[in-house]
Amino acid sequence: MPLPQIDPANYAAQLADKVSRYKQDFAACGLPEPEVFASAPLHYRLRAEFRIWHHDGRIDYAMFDPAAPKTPVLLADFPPAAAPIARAMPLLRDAVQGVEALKRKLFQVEFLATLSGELLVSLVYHRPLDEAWEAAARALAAQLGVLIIGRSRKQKIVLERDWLLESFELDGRQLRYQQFEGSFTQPNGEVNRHMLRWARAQAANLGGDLLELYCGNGNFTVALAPLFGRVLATEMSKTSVAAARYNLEANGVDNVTLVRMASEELSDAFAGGREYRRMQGVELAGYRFSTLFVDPPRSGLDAATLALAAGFDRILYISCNPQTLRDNVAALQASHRIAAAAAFDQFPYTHHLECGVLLARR
Ligand SMILES: C[S@@+](CC[C@H](N)C(=O)[O-])C[C@H]1O[C@@H](n2cnc3c(N)ncnc32)[C@H](O)[C@@H]1O
Repeated sequence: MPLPQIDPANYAAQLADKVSRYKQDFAACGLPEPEVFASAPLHYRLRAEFRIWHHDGRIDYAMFDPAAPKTPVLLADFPPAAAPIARAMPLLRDAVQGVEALKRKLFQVEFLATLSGELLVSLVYHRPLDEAWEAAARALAAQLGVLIIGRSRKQKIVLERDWLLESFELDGRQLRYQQFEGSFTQPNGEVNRHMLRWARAQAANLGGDLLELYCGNGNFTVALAPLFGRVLATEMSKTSVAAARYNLEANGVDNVTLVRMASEELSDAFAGGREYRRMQGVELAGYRFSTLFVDPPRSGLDAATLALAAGFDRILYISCNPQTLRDNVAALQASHRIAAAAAFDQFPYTHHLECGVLLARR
């Protein structure tokens, strides 16, 4: 796919096209009219990563068009980037340009920002990092008011911390989330808030207990937990589980049991498969599950997880891949209908669309 053309004049029409394709793709599945949540047309991305191009004694940010992978597209700025990234980009480039210890063999720069205004910059090198680099990087971090991490082969230098603290208002609560560099976080902060609000609206009257798979850093868990009696949440990544524990506590959520498990393993445990040490103390029979919440990777739900899902009265499904969502919904068609649908434009100017559906037992 070529590099996206960022033109706010085309934004509304492009989103309308995506939504119309979504409706066509799901025509056979009885999709109700989806609620559509647009992105801000500019400055929406909380993550951005660029190659650094060294030429004529200077450096520039660069991206590559897959159609011409050897020709760098040099960027003076990057309009999709959220405000903290957009502000820092030229300042960082110019500061690095003037300091040999920072510039030499700098290969890539990765930005991670929050709606709360924090910014973490990872500088990736093709050489080992030394004390001179560290001293220069500390000065740069202080000058720009950002967090900096240096990375090179088998080396990661964290100057202060390798995580950010996100914070935003949601339905009258001020939520806080630890977000680790290198772990999954939703890329479009405002659209994420729409997803959380929509999920809460769907779950508002479901009651009972909630099972959540693929919970990441607890993004949805923290938002949804107050609507349910008890919550059992699972996630595979160790770092995300650590962040989720922090986030449950930071938000005063105390009705969640969190287990580090792959969805396949959890489905096996539910089906009465082998005993899992990580499930010790979790009495599955004691839960009164009304609802399953899933937000899987692009591959969607595996067969065992689909079989687990079929046993739930309500399935709230957030998906970053309409194709696998459609396959999964089709596989549940005999037992579940789509009761509500939404489209969230996490990725403006691309073909990607994030979708939400609430499935209810027929
Ligand atoms: C799309 S992210 C969603 C995370 C979270 N719900 C959020 O909003 O930030 C998918 C998550 O699934 C996790 N994951 C991927 N494969 C998994 C598996 N087989 N079992 C459990 N978790 C998995 C990833 O580590 C990631 O955190």
